[in-house]
Amino acid sequence: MTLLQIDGLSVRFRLRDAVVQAVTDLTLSVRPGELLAVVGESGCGKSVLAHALFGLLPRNAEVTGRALMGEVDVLRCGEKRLAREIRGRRLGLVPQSPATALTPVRTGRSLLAETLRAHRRDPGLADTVAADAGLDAHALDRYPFELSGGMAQRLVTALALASDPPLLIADEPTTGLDRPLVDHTLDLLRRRCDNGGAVLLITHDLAAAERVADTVAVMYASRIVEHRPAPDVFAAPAHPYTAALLDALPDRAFTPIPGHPPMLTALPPGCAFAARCPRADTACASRPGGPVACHHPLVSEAVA
Ligand SMILES: Nc1ncnc2c1ncn2[C@@H]1O[C@H](COP(=O)(O)OP(=O)(O)OP(=O)(O)O)[C@@H](O)[C@H]1O
Ligand code: NI
Repeated sequence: MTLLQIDGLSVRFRLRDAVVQAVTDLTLSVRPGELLAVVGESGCGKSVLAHALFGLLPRNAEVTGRALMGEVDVLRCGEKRLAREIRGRRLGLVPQSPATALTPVRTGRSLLAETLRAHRRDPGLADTVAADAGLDAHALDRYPFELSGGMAQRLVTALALASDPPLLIADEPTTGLDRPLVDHTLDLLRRRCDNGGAVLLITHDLAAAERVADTVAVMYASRIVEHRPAPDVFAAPAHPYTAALLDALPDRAFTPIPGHPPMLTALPPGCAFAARCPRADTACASRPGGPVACHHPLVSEAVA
């Protein structure tokens, strides 16, 4: 059984003189109990994926593919059905930018109580839900502009938890938090999965993914290049890009990846990482498929 089955999802933004290919042919599923981490450098398409699933893309976006939650294709079901059946009820979102997600004239308590009520939960649970997200009750009586970045982050996490959705997308939920609060948030997400929920965690923070994820999908230049169980990815990365990302960590080799990702307006036809890859050769001019999208993976059995 899957809670979410995404097949061949692509998102492009049509600009006046170019097309931004933000997500390309992405296939993923999330099972109950699973914590799936989507990792990759800034600009690779992680938030666009979240926004596509939540129906938050701007008008110039073109979406193809399917994303089924049960019988409902959340990419096609329309705003009314998203609002009535999906958002908050079956799918929650911790947005990446709390500042733009919070209504400036409402206190956290009022926002939380309203969300709890809308989902037929006791509005008196506001303090408890906030505490779960690591936010002190006294912060709930402040307006968003009176909150620090980290407090606002915890408030949007609490708001997403308030409706208690079976699947939660958390887009960089630990931004601006100190290490103990990072761990608190990660452990909270892990517990949701251990209790039968599911989480799609979008993060730059590979150590965060290693701490809590069951499975990892590595994105590069709009595509998933490696999708495997988390322990395998961290112990023996198969795609050279994944290996390079891990080598860039301070507690590993601390070696930056040379060069830059390609522009999403001018993606090459073959492997998009080839220009930065030490293993690239002429074969890489064509695009490889499979759970490890590489002609020369570091772990060959992963390709089977
Ligand atoms: N409305 C839009 N119009 C044009 N391009 C867009 C639009 N929204 C996003 N993009 C582009 O899509 C690409 C993917 O953006 P996205 O926000 O998904 O990156 P990300 O992986 O979440 O990065 P970060 O880790 O910095 O949050 C970027 O190149 C971005 O500039
Ligand atoms: Ni993002």
